[in-house]
Amino acid sequence: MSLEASLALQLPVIDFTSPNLKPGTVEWDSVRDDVRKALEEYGCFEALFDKVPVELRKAVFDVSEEAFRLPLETKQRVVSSRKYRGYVGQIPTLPLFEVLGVDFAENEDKVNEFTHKLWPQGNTIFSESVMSFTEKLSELDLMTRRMIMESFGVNENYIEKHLKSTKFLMRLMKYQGVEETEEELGMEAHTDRNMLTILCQNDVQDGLEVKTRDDKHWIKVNPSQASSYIVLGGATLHVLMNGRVLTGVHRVMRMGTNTRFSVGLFSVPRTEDLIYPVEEMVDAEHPRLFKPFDFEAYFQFTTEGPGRRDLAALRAYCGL
Ligand SMILES: O=C(O)CCC(=O)C(=O)O
Ligand SMILES: [Fe+2]
Repeated sequence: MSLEASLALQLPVIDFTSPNLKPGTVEWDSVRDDVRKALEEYGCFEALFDKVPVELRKAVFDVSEEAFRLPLETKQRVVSSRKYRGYVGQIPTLPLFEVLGVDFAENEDKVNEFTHKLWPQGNTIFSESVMSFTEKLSELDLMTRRMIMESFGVNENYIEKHLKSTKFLMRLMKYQGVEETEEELGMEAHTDRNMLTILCQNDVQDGLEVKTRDDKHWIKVNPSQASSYIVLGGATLHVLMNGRVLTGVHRVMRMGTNTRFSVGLFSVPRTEDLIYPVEEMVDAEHPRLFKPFDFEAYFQFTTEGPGRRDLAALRAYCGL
């Protein structure tokens, strides 16, 4: 696919700002219908969500810039044996991209441990911003997952248990801008492996693109407001919902001299739980599509060869 295939298409925009957005209300049911439609048709949507104060969102981008300014040797103190956790940079195919992945971003001890590796003397603004951003933004993740499961009639006990069986990974990302006129790939096209991903970016608006379901076009994502977040379905949610919700294929383009910073909140299954389609999603009309799989093993599989970050590879890995 050529790089310049983007069209002036738009993602669905869903408003989560109603103060009455609680399960059982008319507002909830209406947003729930929109979420289902968007995840069925795009595997992705733009959420308007005002529970993250503007100053907090700004603070996260400020500490992210501060962290990336640290010397390379310092950033490398948080290198993880697992790809895309800890620090990753200097990737030969994407030399201008760097990421700092904070695993268990909801857990004070883990965030403090991560922070102390970067700043041995501590950095409370960093750790507190990461934690409170995770706490506030995870509400959007939890609401979305509850809505999608409810809309397919999944029972309440399962939903409660499911929502508690995840942890959060926060990825701080930087795409260095350089002098050039051509568009260039900042991150190759892929689907995420986790449950849901929530993305936001600094004031550099361009970059993120999501593929249409028919595989023909790239939608340029231009968040409409300062309180916009992009929500993407991941492979694990796709398996849980027995293929009934899509995973949004996405990529990042780097454009010109502007350095782009983005932040992603990823809900990830806890390793001890095997992933398989929820009972209510399987019936005569919708036969079981996937066998149980272990998330860590699947994650490892996707890192061991090219082209393993799409639905075809997922089906080859655990399809029936
Ligand atoms: O930088 C972004 O907006 C997207 C990052 C992304 O797709 C990922 O981390 O999986
Ligand atoms: Fe992604």
